[in-house]
Amino acid sequence: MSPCAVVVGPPGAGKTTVGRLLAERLGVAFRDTDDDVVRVAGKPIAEIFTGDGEPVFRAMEERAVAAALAEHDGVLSLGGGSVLSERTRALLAEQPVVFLSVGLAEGARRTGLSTARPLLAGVNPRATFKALLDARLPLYREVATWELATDGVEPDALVDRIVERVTADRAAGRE
Ligand SMILES: Nc1ncnc2c1ncn2[C@@H]1O[C@H](COP(=O)(O)OP(=O)(O)O)[C@@H](O)[C@H]1O
Ligand SMILES: O=C(O)C1=C[C@@H](OP(=O)(O)O)[C@@H](O)[C@H](O)C1
Ligand SMILES: [Mg+2]
Repeated sequence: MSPCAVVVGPPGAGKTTVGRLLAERLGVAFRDTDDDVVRVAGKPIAEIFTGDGEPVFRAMEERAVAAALAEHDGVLSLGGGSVLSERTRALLAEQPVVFLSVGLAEGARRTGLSTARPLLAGVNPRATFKALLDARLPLYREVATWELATDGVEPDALVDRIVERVTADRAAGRE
């Protein structure tokens, strides 16, 4: 058993939103590893970061991703920092991975609407977001099967594009 699509990308790219819609469109189950971590930890992500520290969160996230990749056969959206783990990137090499990208201005705007992301809660969220994009872009690209820019594109239209690409690649025998 393995997911029909795994969604990666920075915070605010729309992994949770688009992944859920994609699952609905395909008629399959949706799972998000952030929800899995929260369930296992019994507390919100912000509390894991402040109470236990980021390394503890990353270790829990790595386990949650490995379990979900092995157990879930619908659409799986990952937390934005999952690709920081080399073990996770190695597991993703075997998977159909959709990388949703977002530009600095749009990503900062989307994540600025929520206080749920502790990494971006500092004094200069825009600078933090830029550093995060610079550091992670090669990692998202390393694991991506398809890359889609999300700036100015509605979630429903992104789902259309993902379904088109997956279908075209299947027809061409690449997936
Ligand atoms: N394509 C899009 N266009 C505009 N807003 C979006 C888009 N995708 C997501 N959003 C909004 O951005 C915010 C973050 O989306 P979310 O799905 O939680 O992203 P992620 O899981 O990648 O961090 C939400 O408020 C969501 O409604
Ligand atoms: O990029 C990151 O390091 C994080 C992204 C968040 O998920 P989303 O990408 O779904 O916002 C969540 O896992 C945590 O706050 C850390
Ligand atoms: Mg999310």
